Amino acid sequence: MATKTFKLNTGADIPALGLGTWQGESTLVKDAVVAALKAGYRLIDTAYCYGNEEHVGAGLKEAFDQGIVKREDVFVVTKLWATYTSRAEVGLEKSLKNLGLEYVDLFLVHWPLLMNPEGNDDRFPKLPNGERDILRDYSHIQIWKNMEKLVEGGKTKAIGVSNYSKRYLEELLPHATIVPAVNQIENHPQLPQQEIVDFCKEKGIHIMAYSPFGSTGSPVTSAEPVVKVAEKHGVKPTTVLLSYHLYRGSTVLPKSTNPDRIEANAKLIELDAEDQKLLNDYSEGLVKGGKVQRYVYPPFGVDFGFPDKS
Ligand SMILES: NC(=O)C1=CN([C@@H]2O[C@H](COP(=O)(O)OP(=O)(O)OC[C@H]3O[C@@H](n4cnc5c(N)ncnc54)[C@H](OP(=O)(O)O)[C@@H]3O)[C@@H](O)[C@H]2O)C=CC1
Ligand SMILES: O=C[C@H](O)[C@@H](O)[C@@H](O)[C@H](O)C(=O)O
Repeated sequence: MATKTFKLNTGADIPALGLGTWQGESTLVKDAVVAALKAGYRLIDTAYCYGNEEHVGAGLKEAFDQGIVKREDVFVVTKLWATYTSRAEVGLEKSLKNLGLEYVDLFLVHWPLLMNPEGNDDRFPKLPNGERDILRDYSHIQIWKNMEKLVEGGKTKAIGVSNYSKRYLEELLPHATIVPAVNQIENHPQLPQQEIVDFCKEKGIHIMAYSPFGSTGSPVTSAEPVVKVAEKHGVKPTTVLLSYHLYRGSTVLPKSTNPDRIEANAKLIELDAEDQKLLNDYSEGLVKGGKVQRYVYPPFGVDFGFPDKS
């Protein structure tokens, strides 16, 4: 299953499974990249903001040098950080330099906003009152226009977005010359985000599901219906949470720096109609009860248009 792929609107194939690297540090993340590629992963997800692109790049280099994979066989994703959204070309160059690569396969707008490029920090500029230093008049449509200019240069094979709500996409698409190839969003049975998933499917935008376990501490693994489906199949809840995205047609990004978990996370299973119903009913119940759980919502103080957060 680790080798399964989906088609992007660019015509390229994107793997169904990728290694997440947020909060993965130095040699741990380098070794994780090598372990993942050995275990059959063919997609690695990183970001300028994670501060680990150099280590991801070192892991890729080691895998290339050891003959585990060739560059063209790995789908590398990185993201334009918010202090660079008015300077997309600079952001991409910096990421490529960090990664030690000539190109990435996909470059995403990490969050749809601009933080002050001349603020008091490269990644997290703050105002004197401690709030993030955001230039609120800069339009997310302009950010996308800046991204579109990158494609001709060939240093990214595709461009996409992350953390875009349906409302943001509806605002963006009438102005887009290039339809985003991907929207990377938090997605798991406790945050189904069905309105975005359905909208993206209709528009040919592929979903990449982040924080499939609910991020740090993997809280979604203890959700009762997830445990029930896992017991039925004699697998771990993590396997169910990853396999959930196969039938939804999305790419999923589990993060681990533990070699055993990296290997275990590569084994997805097919969930049957009964499993799907149980998980979908659980999600619908949470939505109806206003009890969905969003685990990743940084303190930008911006309304991104998500129904559970506006
Ligand atoms: N675009 C965006 O804004 C965002 C993108 N992402 C991307 O998605 C990736 C995944 O999301 P993330 O938030 O990291 O969290 P995940 O939902 O992937 O959960 C990671 C946690 O689960 C643990 N874990 C991993 N595998 C197992 C296992 N088999 N059994 C038990 N525990 C396990 C990890 O610990 P350990 O490492 O010790 O195994 C870690 O604590 C990120 O790393 C990043 O690449 C994530 C958030 C936001
Ligand atoms: O990709 C992961 C997340 O989006 C992460 O990049 C943000 O949460 C960031 O740490 C922030 O505080 O804004």
